[in-house]
Amino acid sequence: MVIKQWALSDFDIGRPLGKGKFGNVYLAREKEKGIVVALKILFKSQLVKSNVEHQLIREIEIQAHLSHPNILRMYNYFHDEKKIILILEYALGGELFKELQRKKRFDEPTSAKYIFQVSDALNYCHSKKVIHRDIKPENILIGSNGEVKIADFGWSVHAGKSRRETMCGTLDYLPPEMITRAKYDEAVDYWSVGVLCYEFLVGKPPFETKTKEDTYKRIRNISYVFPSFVSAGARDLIGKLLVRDPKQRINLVQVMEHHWVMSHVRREAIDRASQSSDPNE
Ligand SMILES: CS(=O)(=O)NCc1cccc(-c2cn3c(Cl)cnc3c(Nc3ccc(N4CCOCC4)cc3)n2)c1
Repeated sequence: MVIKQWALSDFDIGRPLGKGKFGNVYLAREKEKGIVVALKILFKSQLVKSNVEHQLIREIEIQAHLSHPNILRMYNYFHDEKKIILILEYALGGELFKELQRKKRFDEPTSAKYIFQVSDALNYCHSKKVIHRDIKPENILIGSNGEVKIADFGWSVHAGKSRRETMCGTLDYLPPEMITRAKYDEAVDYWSVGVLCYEFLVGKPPFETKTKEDTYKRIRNISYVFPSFVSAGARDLIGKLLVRDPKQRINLVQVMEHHWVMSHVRREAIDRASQSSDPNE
């Protein structure tokens, strides 16, 4: 069978949806079938200048193989001499962080629904040995039924690849401080779900301060406080994720089954999630 070679001429290009550092995202319609998509057009010159082409290749490899209702689909990609174009699912609702800015903060049912969906999507990624590593409102879009769509896998990696292993060359010459640095594992995404839940409920992340140094200090000391309006259930969930020892953090299935999340998430969403996880589990 002939693999279709895509070109920009296959699309009617619409308004720009957003401007990014490496290029822009446009609303577009595929001419033959009239399917509405988002085209992320990246300039090779920009990618090379910022030395991120390997990251883009990893993003393409990873996102092209993921298929989940809460992960933005990448249908295909193509390139010409100057540009790389990603053919992406169009997220009708726009950016989640704009929604958060507009509403200041989300109520508990909305926050719990979003946390359930993000956890379900990340759990699916982890079942494929993919760690996202960059979960934040800026990387989440909203779909046509108000569901969240994790986008932008630019920073994700395949599990088991700690920085050490992704370093080229042998381990023998690494000094002790390089050996002790923690391996990346799925638990980095558990922590991010805790930060995301706090930011949904409060309107700003738990360790936010004026300077980078202070933020690092507060993360290291896990020093954060809850405003009085955050319920006991939400505090319990966040407290079980913002834990220093990665092994002590609850995992994503435990997040989805947490009483605070379950109390707000409707039955059919739970049934769908249990179907979407790996049947061999
Ligand atoms: C670095 S970057 O270029 O990748 N990110 C910058 C950026 C900035 C802003 C948006 C979007 C964006 C991306 N999308 C993708 Cl990918 C699929 N659908 C959308 C998508 N969809 C979308 C849908 C609706 C709206 N509206 C809704 C009505 O109010 C105005 C905004 C905006 C974006 N938006 C992207």
